[in-house]
Amino acid sequence: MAYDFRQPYYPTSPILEPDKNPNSSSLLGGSFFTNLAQMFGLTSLLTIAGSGGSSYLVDTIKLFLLGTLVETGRRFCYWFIERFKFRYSMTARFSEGDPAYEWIILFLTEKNVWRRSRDFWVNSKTSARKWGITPGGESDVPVAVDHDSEESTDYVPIYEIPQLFYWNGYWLEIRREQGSPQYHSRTVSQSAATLYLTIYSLDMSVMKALVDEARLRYVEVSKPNVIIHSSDIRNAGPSFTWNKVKSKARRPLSSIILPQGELDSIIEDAQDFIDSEDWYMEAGIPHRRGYLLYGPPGTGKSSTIYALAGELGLEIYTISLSADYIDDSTLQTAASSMPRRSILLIEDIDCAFASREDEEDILFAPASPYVDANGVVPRRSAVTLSGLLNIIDGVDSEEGKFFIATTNYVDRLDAALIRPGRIDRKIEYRLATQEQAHALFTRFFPASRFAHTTSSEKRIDLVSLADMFSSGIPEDTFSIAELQGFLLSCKKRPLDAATGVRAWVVKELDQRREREQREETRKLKLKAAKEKRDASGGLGMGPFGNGSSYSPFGPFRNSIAPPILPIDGLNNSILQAQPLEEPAEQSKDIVTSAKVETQSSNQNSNVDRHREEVATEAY
Ligand SMILES: Nc1ncnc2c1ncn2[C@@H]1O[C@H](COP(=O)(O)OP(=O)(O)OP(=O)(O)O)[C@@H](O)[C@H]1O
Repeated sequence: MAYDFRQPYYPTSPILEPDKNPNSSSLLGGSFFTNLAQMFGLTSLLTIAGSGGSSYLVDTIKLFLLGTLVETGRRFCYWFIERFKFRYSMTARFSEGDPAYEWIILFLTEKNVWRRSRDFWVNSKTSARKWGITPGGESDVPVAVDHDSEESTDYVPIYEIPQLFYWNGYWLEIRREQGSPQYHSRTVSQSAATLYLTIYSLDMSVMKALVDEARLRYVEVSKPNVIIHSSDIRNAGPSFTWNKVKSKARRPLSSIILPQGELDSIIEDAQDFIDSEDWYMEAGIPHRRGYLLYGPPGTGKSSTIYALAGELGLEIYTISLSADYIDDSTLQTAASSMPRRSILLIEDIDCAFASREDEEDILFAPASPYVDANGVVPRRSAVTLSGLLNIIDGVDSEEGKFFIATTNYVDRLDAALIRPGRIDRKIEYRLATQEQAHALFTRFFPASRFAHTTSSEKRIDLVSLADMFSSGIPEDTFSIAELQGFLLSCKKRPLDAATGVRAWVVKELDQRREREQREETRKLKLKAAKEKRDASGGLGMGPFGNGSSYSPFGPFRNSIAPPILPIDGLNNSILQAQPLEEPAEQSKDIVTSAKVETQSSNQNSNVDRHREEVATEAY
């Protein structure tokens, strides 16, 4: 049937069907709306609309009244609840990154607050601390799933959904707000999330009791672990927070192998510092202590710090100065947002400041993108020395903290950085002695596990094997980490470890010598390139002597001074653009002379001599 568009359309719905009689009992008619209209003083309007025969207008007014009524009711309820909350409740806020936030999350998790949650993040289990639930376990009972569980997956509820729960006779409501993104010049970060805990009571002691209970529980749960706080780029910027929390199994002190008495003395010193807060106050000396652990890689610096933290129940706050989002102000915010009785750990502190060698490496490596338009090597870190000194001095921070730094290159550190008062104790770590090698072997092959069985079913004397092992290790040549690597390759075969160690030493020394030779050659090449550049008068005008920044073709195309020699690692595009016959020849000469020089170098003579001794003994 064709529809006549000239006729008005009347829908058949009872709600929208025109109702000519405002007093009728249809849904939009009747005395209810009349009364409502009277209430809002709209009776005359309704009458005019009705008498004018415009039923649409009448219905519109009725809908308006209904909507107004519903919205007013909603607002009133909201207002009433807010007033009620305001008068009869109190709200505590916990900001992510603050230790109290961790306490409360653990507390809520253990109280099964999120047991009805049906929204989860599912992650594979890592050492990062997450408070999740175990699905299918005792009726979805939430547990701290960061350790002790054989599960390999974390089910972490979405905390954003508000929850109501009952605790010690009080109703509580929990709500969490995710941080908002913040845009900085180079990065986008996220401000810290906030947790709102509302208690329907006006008694402040209830809130205090809850927070205390949460803190004590957290301390108890954390005991077998060392808690390590760090930050990732999300939270860089002005609202820096320690948003990443990891827990590591506490390392027993006995597992750290240092020369006799060294570890005990560090622990005693730290314990004494903690115990003598009053003394520091009375003497007017800032209550903080700085340690610098320095020495070759793999000698136990970090292990000592984790063992110390575990022993004294301190949490570690670690920061990397070479992270590009860390500058003086973030460092200061970070340091001042650490709680008392904690450790601020800066590993590889030398990395913040480029060494002279590094600068040369960067400057003369032809394809280096690390040089700015003026030929200057940019700083490695946005942290300045004075910024770092301020942090160590604790200008803006609370006291009662440890500052611990590690480095492999103590010579690169500025004297101001390690002066007494900033660094109270410098602890040197050396390559392994035979005594340490002996202790390591004994730790690897404890008598309780290995004394009675061997593959050949003979009783083995572990002490003799440890003697044999340690006597095969040259003093001050290998780190404990290297020895550990070797022992791991025969972790169930003490006999093989003791008899095979000499051959391993020979092989390792050979490989080391080769590496050293390669490094020596590289340095000689760089040196030659530098001399060549200096001779060409390019000094101070950038790496290519023309004052331009690096570009694959630019320096060659426009150069006033001759370009530097092509050397290993030179960008292929440069070589193709400008094949340079003569310098390439010179470069070969440099390599040859470097080899000759390296072979006769005094540096390697000790290693050579030892290698020969060991080889003779071994075979
Ligand atoms: N003195 C030591 N006692 C026990 N284990 C050690 C010791 N030194 C090194 N190790 C072992 O070697 C590995 C690396 O050690 P660690 O990270 O503590 O060395 P590091 O000196 O901090 O090295 P880096 O300077 O490279 O950070 C660890 O697995 C640790 O168990």
